[in-house]
Amino acid sequence: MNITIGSDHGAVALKDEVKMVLKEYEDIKVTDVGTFGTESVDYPDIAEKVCADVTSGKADLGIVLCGTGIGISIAANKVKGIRCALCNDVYSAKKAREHNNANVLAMGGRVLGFGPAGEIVRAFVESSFEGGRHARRVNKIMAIEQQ
Ligand SMILES: O=C[C@H](O)[C@H](O)[C@H](O)COP(=O)(O)O
Repeated sequence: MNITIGSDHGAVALKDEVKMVLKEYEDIKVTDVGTFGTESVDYPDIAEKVCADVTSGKADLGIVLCGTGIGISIAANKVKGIRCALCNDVYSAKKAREHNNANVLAMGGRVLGFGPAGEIVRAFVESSFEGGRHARRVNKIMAIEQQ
Protein backbone atom coordinates (compact mmCIF):
# COMPACT_ATOMS: atom_id res chain seq x y z
CA MET A 1 0.00 0.00 0.00
CA ASN A 2 1.24 3.48 -0.88
CA ILE A 3 0.50 6.34 1.50
CA THR A 4 1.27 10.01 0.91
CA ILE A 5 1.59 12.18 4.00
CA GLY A 6 1.88 15.93 4.45
CA SER A 7 1.61 18.53 7.18
CA ASP A 8 1.87 22.25 7.73
CA HIS A 9 4.28 23.70 10.30
CA GLY A 10 1.80 22.92 13.10
CA ALA A 11 2.26 19.17 12.83
CA VAL A 12 5.78 18.39 11.58
CA ALA A 13 6.65 16.47 14.75
CA LEU A 14 3.45 14.46 14.47
CA LYS A 15 4.23 13.72 10.82
CA ASP A 16 7.59 12.27 11.84
CA GLU A 17 5.89 10.18 14.51
CA VAL A 18 3.26 8.88 12.07
CA LYS A 19 6.04 7.91 9.63
CA MET A 20 7.71 5.94 12.44
CA VAL A 21 4.45 4.12 13.14
CA LEU A 22 3.99 3.29 9.44
CA LYS A 23 7.50 1.80 9.35
CA GLU A 24 6.03 -1.09 11.38
CA TYR A 25 4.19 -2.19 8.23
CA GLU A 26 6.39 -3.96 5.68
CA ASP A 27 3.79 -3.55 2.95
CA ILE A 28 3.38 0.23 3.37
CA LYS A 29 5.48 2.69 1.38
CA VAL A 30 5.29 6.32 2.52
CA THR A 31 5.81 9.44 0.42
CA ASP A 32 6.32 12.65 2.42
CA VAL A 33 5.40 15.87 0.59
CA GLY A 34 6.49 18.13 3.46
CA THR A 35 6.65 20.55 5.08
CA PHE A 36 9.95 19.74 6.73
CA GLY A 37 10.70 22.66 9.03
CA THR A 38 9.15 25.16 11.38
CA GLU A 39 8.74 27.89 8.76
CA SER A 40 5.09 28.83 8.35
CA VAL A 41 3.34 27.33 5.31
CA ASP A 42 -0.27 27.26 4.15
CA TYR A 43 -2.14 24.01 4.79
CA PRO A 44 -4.26 24.14 1.58
CA ASP A 45 -1.04 23.79 -0.45
CA ILE A 46 -0.14 20.64 1.48
CA ALA A 47 -3.67 19.24 1.18
CA GLU A 48 -3.52 19.72 -2.60
CA LYS A 49 -0.24 17.82 -2.90
CA VAL A 50 -1.41 14.86 -0.82
CA CYS A 51 -4.80 14.70 -2.52
CA ALA A 52 -3.24 14.83 -5.99
CA ASP A 53 -1.38 11.61 -5.18
CA VAL A 54 -4.60 9.96 -3.99
CA THR A 55 -6.77 11.02 -6.94
CA SER A 56 -4.06 10.09 -9.47
CA GLY A 57 -3.72 6.63 -7.93
CA LYS A 58 -0.09 7.16 -6.92
CA ALA A 59 -1.25 6.75 -3.33
CA ASP A 60 -3.90 4.39 -1.99
CA LEU A 61 -4.44 6.57 1.07
CA GLY A 62 -3.41 10.02 2.25
CA ILE A 63 -2.67 11.47 5.67
CA VAL A 64 -2.92 15.24 6.18
CA LEU A 65 -1.90 17.06 9.33
CA CYS A 66 -2.11 20.64 10.57
CA GLY A 67 -2.45 22.29 13.98
CA THR A 68 -6.01 21.16 14.56
CA GLY A 69 -6.53 18.98 11.49
CA ILE A 70 -9.55 21.13 10.70
CA GLY A 71 -8.22 23.46 8.01
CA ILE A 72 -6.37 20.78 6.11
CA SER A 73 -9.37 18.43 6.21
CA ILE A 74 -11.66 21.17 4.89
CA ALA A 75 -9.19 21.84 2.07
CA ALA A 76 -8.79 18.14 1.26
CA ASN A 77 -12.55 17.65 1.06
CA LYS A 78 -12.75 20.31 -1.68
CA VAL A 79 -10.87 17.97 -3.99
CA LYS A 80 -13.10 15.80 -6.17
CA GLY A 81 -12.80 12.15 -5.19
CA ILE A 82 -11.44 12.85 -1.73
CA ARG A 83 -13.23 11.72 1.39
CA CYS A 84 -11.13 13.11 4.21
CA ALA A 85 -11.94 12.16 7.82
CA LEU A 86 -10.70 14.27 10.72
CA CYS A 87 -10.24 11.76 13.52
CA ASN A 88 -9.43 12.27 17.17
CA ASP A 89 -10.20 8.72 18.28
CA VAL A 90 -9.68 5.13 17.16
CA TYR A 91 -13.37 4.29 16.71
CA SER A 92 -13.87 7.15 14.25
CA ALA A 93 -10.76 6.18 12.30
CA LYS A 94 -11.98 2.59 11.96
CA LYS A 95 -15.48 3.66 10.93
CA ALA A 96 -14.13 6.27 8.51
CA ARG A 97 -12.68 3.40 6.48
CA GLU A 98 -15.41 0.78 7.10
CA HIS A 99 -18.45 3.01 6.58
CA ASN A 100 -17.30 6.10 4.69
CA ASN A 101 -14.51 4.63 2.56
CA ALA A 102 -12.42 7.62 3.63
CA ASN A 103 -9.28 7.84 1.53
CA VAL A 104 -7.55 10.56 3.55
CA LEU A 105 -7.05 10.76 7.32
CA ALA A 106 -6.63 14.16 8.99
CA MET A 107 -5.28 14.77 12.49
CA GLY A 108 -4.16 17.76 14.53
CA GLY A 109 -0.60 18.08 15.74
CA ARG A 110 -1.67 20.54 18.44
CA VAL A 111 -4.54 18.32 19.54
CA LEU A 112 -3.33 14.74 19.74
CA GLY A 113 -0.49 13.15 21.66
CA PHE A 114 1.80 10.77 19.77
CA GLY A 115 0.34 7.66 21.46
CA PRO A 116 -3.30 8.26 20.53
CA ALA A 117 -2.31 9.50 17.06
CA GLY A 118 -0.37 6.29 16.43
CA GLU A 119 -3.38 4.19 17.43
CA ILE A 120 -5.61 6.23 15.12
CA VAL A 121 -3.23 5.70 12.20
CA ARG A 122 -3.07 1.94 12.87
CA ALA A 123 -6.87 1.71 12.98
CA PHE A 124 -7.15 3.66 9.71
CA VAL A 125 -4.65 1.63 7.70
CA GLU A 126 -5.81 -1.72 9.09
CA SER A 127 -9.50 -1.18 8.33
CA SER A 128 -11.30 -1.64 5.02
CA PHE A 129 -14.51 -0.48 3.41
CA GLU A 130 -17.42 -2.79 4.17
CA GLY A 131 -19.51 -1.89 1.12
CA GLY A 132 -23.17 -2.96 1.21
CA ARG A 133 -25.47 -0.24 2.54
CA HIS A 134 -22.43 1.98 3.03
CA ALA A 135 -21.64 1.86 -0.70
CA ARG A 136 -25.07 3.29 -1.45
CA ARG A 137 -24.36 6.22 0.87
CA VAL A 138 -20.86 6.84 -0.41
CA ASN A 139 -22.26 6.79 -3.95
CA LYS A 140 -24.67 9.52 -2.87
CA ILE A 141 -21.75 11.58 -1.57
CA MET A 142 -20.06 11.20 -4.94
CA ALA A 143 -23.28 12.20 -6.70
CA ILE A 144 -23.36 15.45 -4.66
CA GLU A 145 -19.83 16.07 -5.85
CA GLN A 146 -21.01 15.97 -9.48
CA GLN A 147 -23.67 18.68 -8.95
O1 LIG B 1 -6.76 24.57 10.68
C1 LIG B 1 -5.68 25.12 10.58
C2 LIG B 1 -4.48 24.63 11.25
O2 LIG B 1 -4.70 24.32 12.59
C3 LIG B 1 -3.21 25.47 11.09
O3 LIG B 1 -2.16 24.62 11.45
C4 LIG B 1 -3.17 26.72 11.94
O4 LIG B 1 -4.22 27.59 11.61
C5 LIG B 1 -1.82 27.45 11.77
O5 LIG B 1 -1.78 28.52 12.67
P1 LIG B 1 -0.48 29.42 12.82
O6 LIG B 1 -0.26 30.09 11.50
O7 LIG B 1 -0.86 30.39 13.91
O8 LIG B 1 0.67 28.53 13.20
